[in-house]
Amino acid sequence: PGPNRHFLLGDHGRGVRRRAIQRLPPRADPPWMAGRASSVERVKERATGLDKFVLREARGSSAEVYLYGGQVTSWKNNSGEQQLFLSKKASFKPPKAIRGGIQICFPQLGNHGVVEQHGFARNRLWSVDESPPLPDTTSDCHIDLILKQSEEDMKTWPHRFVSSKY
Ligand SMILES: O=P(O)(O)OC[C@H]1O[C@@H](O)[C@H](O)[C@@H](O)[C@@H]1O
Repeated sequence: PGPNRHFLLGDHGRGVRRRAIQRLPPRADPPWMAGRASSVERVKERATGLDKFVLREARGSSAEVYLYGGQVTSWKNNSGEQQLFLSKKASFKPPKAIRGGIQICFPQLGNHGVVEQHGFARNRLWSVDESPPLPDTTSDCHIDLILKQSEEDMKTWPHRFVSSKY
């Protein structure tokens, strides 16, 4: 046995059983990760004029989130495989909501309420939350967004709220 292996011997009445436990060293990052870092990049799309954040994690996964609607439109796993559906008909033209991805339907779903279909949160410009209530200390690959209610929205939906996501 190597330095990390320990054999436990014991008599359980039906002969001696032997169990090998291999104590693995702490999980190290694979060599291909060397030199790679997580990043959060703000991008203004030429085609649409919309601002989005592109988040890339050192292991290979990535995500894209738009300030418009606070909408996550892409999430790729470590192998670069897309995990979210985004319609080919997604127009990226406000005030139409982006069709697909992870959409925030707030403060209502469908037409069950007093504001536009699926609420206004998906049709508003969110902003970066510089002082989030729960700062993420576990990862440097994140972005906090916040939607603050406008005076205009207060007229049609007179309830105070703060909506944040990351
Ligand atoms: O086209 P929107 O406003 O993004 O809504 C998406 C879909 O939302 C569903 O709730 C409606 O039943 C559909 O008719 C609609 O197409």
